[in-house]
Amino acid sequence: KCLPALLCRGLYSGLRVILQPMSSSAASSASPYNYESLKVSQARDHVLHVELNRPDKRNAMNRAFWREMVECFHKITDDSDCRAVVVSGAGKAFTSGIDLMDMATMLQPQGDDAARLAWNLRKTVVEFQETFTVIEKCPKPVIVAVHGACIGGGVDLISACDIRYCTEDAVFQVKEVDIGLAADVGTLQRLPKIIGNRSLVCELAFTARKMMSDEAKSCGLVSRVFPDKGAMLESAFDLASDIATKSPVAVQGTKINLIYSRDHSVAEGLNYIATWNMGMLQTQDIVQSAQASFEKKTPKDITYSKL
Ligand SMILES: CCC/C=C/C=C/C(=O)SCCNC(=O)CCNC(=O)[C@H](O)C(C)(C)COP(=O)(O)OP(=O)(O)OC[C@H]1O[C@@H](n2cnc3c(N)ncnc32)[C@H](O)[C@@H]1OP(=O)(O)O
Repeated sequence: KCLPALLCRGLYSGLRVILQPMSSSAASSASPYNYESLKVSQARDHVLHVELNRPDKRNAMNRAFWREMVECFHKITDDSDCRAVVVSGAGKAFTSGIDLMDMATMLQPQGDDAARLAWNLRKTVVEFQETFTVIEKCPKPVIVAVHGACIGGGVDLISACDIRYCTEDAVFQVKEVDIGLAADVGTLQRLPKIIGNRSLVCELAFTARKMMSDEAKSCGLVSRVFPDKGAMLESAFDLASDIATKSPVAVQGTKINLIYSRDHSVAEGLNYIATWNMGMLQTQDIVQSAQASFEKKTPKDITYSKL
C-alpha cells in the first residue's frame, strides 16, 4: 500500500476517535444530574422526572434555579437515553414564581452610567429568558404537571412546555403586573399562541387575576385535569413512556418542526420539513417501523437505536 493512503487512513481513524460522541452512560457517570433547586430522577425507561425542589419556599425560583434549569436541560438534550421529560413541583404548590427575596440582587443593574446599566440589565433579562427557552430548544417532549399555585414565572415555564396537565386545585396567575413589571420571560410571547384568545390573555396579564383549573382546561392551557397530584403524575409518566416507545427520530423531528411552524408561515414550515426529512427519511427507524406494522406489531416491540 502507498504511504499517503496509509497516512490518510490513520488520520481518518484518529479523527473518528476524537469525534466519537461520549456514550450516555459515560456522560452521566462523569456529570450526574445533581442540583440544589431541582431533583432529577429516572421515572420510567427513557423518561426523566425533573422536580422543582424547594418545597418549603413553594418552589420559588431563586438564583440557583435560573442557572440550573439551563444546565439541566442542556444535559437532557445531550442525554441519548432520555426520550421524554416530566416536570412537576415538590410540596404544596407547583411554584410561587420568582424568589422575591433574591429578586432585588438578581436584577440589580451593574454599570457606570445609564447606558451601561441598561446594557447589563438587558443581558440579565436575556439570560433569564434562556431558563425557559431551553425547554423549547430541547428536542425531547416535555410534559408539565401542575398542582396548586402556578404563579408569575410558573406561567412562563409551563408556556414553554409541550404538554400541560393540572390538578383540580391548580391556580394560574400571570402575576407580574402586581409586582410592577411586564412579564418578560415568555408568557406574553407564548401564551397567546397556546390559548389563541388575545382578549383572555390581556385580561389575565393586565389584572393578574387567578385562573382556576376548569377555565385553564376550557381555554386550552391544559389538556387534562386530574383529581389529585398522584393520579396526574401517573398519567404524565404513562404518556411520557408511550412517547418514549416511538422512534426518537420521528418524535424529536416532530417537536422541532412543530415549534418551527408555530413561528413561520405554512410555506416556510413545509420548506423546513422538506429539508429536515431529506436527511431524516433515511433513518432505519422507518424500515423497522414499517416492518413491525406488516407483522402486526407496535412501536413497543421495536428497539430503536439511541439518538
Ligand atoms: C427578569 C425577571 C423575570 C422573572 C419574573 C417573574 C415574576 C414573578 O414570578 S411574579 C410572582 C411573584 N410571586 C408571588 O408574588 C407569590 C408570592 N407567594 C404567595 O403568594 C404564596 O406564598 C403562595 C400562594 C404561593 C403559597 O401560599 P402558602 O400559604 O401555601 O405559603 P406561604 O406561607 O405564603 O409561603 C411558604 C414559604 O414560602 C415563601 N415564599 C412563597 N413564595 C415566595 C416567593 N415568590 N419568593 C420567596 N419566598 C416565597 C414564604 O415566604 C414562606 O417562607 P417562610 O416564611 O420562610 O416559611
